[in-house]
Amino acid sequence: QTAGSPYDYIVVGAGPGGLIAADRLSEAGKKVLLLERGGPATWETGGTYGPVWAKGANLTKFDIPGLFETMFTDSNPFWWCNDISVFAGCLLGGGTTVNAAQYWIPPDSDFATTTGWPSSWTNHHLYTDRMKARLASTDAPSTDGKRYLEQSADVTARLLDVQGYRRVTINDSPDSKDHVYGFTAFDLIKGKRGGPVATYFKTANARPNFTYKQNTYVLNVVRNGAQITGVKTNDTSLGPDGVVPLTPKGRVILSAGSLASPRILFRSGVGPSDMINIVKNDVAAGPNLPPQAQWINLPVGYNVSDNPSINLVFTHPSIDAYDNWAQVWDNPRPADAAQYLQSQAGVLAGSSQKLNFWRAYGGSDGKTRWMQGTVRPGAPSRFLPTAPHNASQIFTITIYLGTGITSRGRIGINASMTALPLVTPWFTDPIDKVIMIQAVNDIATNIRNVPGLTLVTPNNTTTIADYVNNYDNASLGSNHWVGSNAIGAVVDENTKVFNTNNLFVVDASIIPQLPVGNPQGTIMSTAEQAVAKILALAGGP
Ligand SMILES: Cc1cc2nc3c(=O)[nH]c(=O)nc-3n(C[C@H](O)[C@H](O)[C@H](O)COP(=O)(O)OP(=O)(O)OC[C@H]3O[C@@H](n4cnc5c(N)ncnc54)[C@H](O)[C@@H]3O)c2cc1C
Repeated sequence: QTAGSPYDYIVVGAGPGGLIAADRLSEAGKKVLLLERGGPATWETGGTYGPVWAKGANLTKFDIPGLFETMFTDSNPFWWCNDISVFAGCLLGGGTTVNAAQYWIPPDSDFATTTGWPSSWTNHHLYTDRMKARLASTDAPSTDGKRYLEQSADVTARLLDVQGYRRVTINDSPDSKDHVYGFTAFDLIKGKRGGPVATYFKTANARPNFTYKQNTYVLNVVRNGAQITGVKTNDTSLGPDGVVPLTPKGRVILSAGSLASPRILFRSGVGPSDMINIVKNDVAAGPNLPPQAQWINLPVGYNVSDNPSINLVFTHPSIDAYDNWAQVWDNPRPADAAQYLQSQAGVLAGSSQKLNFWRAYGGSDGKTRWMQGTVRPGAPSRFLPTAPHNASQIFTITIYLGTGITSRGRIGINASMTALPLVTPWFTDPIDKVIMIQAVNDIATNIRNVPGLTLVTPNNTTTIADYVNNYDNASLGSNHWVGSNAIGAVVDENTKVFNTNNLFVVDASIIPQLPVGNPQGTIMSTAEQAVAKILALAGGP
């Protein structure tokens, strides 16, 4: 590939949205360039960063699911984006390389007009089926088919049984999301991280018409009014001034995620003028802006949501808190490490989550909101009780609110070009908070029906309402940002940015409202559908 040679499609960002777009476009024979600012992660992709105990086993931190909790405790966390104020993965795979791998097949409500989708998107099954065919889910990730460390799932199931919940295999009935619980499902493969890197990236990378460039930062798209002519990168080996051109009918797809895709748009003169003016005042970025007469005013960054979430910490005599996952990097339990190294089986073949449950709540505004619960042994250290407690018997239930919430925030940039929430999106509507308090109360209400179960955070002198009302805002988020380039507001139903000829967005940012569960399954189905619409849209290469 010679410097400055043009591409049919330039895809920016190798998260789930970008990987699926790049794979399907290259499958269709297009000449595709995928640009990723970060480096490799799993062993198969050239990553090497792993724990000492796994040395020589061709396994990295990103391969071993049981190391998920160490993403937050490592002294050298090079995988987080250093210019985004919230957690975001900046390496091959994006969030799917550092996340807990919880994977939900989307229900119809995730693509309903009631959740903000155009009617042309509601028949998602074809695309969801394509995703499932490439990436199956499993709720028993250990290669021996057994489940490990399931005590917290058992105790919580007993609590939910007395509240009228029923047990299901969650991904066998995606539309059942009221009073159901089941084992956590993952996109892990053979006891290792799977996701879109192990599947879509692998097939794309084998094609001669596909080029992957990592450690390449995209600054902005280059455009002449509505026509995009290329992308500007920090790598001058890719073309003059680091600009990679498009073929005459070529297209750019932004897949940099809910915080970074808006930033690329601002830097390209697309968005609200307050954000573009910040770019204009930046010594490095300002000169790359198109003239003000060509700025495109769109509500980029508005309408953002993320699940508000509340942690409840319990103890029960049956629980193995697994040392709160604090030993798995340096000093794992020897039998568990040996079992994992031998056959990718055992505790370390799964991430920390063990059980999930859902319930629907009606609000005083006539709207329905869905609550999700997620259960795991151990607890985030900042939620450990100060009062004496049995630390080896601790587990956490996280209560999230998802589909149906009405709170919204705003994403933008500051003067140092860091992407950040300008308005945090949790509980801006008080009705969401009322429902959260009700949901948490419901979980806590009959803990006495489960002998030995004790709620330790909040403690017994704090009411649930006070606990939720006084919850630290910085802890309320869930890293599930959607909506900053919402379909219908920033992009049209083909995911093309309004008032442009050939600029598209395919990532979490176009999803108009929170899905019912952790979002990566919905994001991947969205990407499958988006790329099919882009390929079908006239005028392209
Ligand atoms: C800690 C954590 C845990 C999570 N757990 C789960 C879970 O268990 N289940 C679930 O469903 N979801 C989970 N999520 C959310 C999920 O991972 C994200 O919603 C998803 O990855 C978003 O996909 P995306 O394609 O929109 O963007 P991203 O995954 O963010 O990918 C964007 C990519 O673009 C690259 N990029 C950004 N800017 C540029 C630029 N200027 N130039 C070049 N490249 C660029 C980034 O490096 C990145 O690779 C979690 C997220 C986090 C952070």
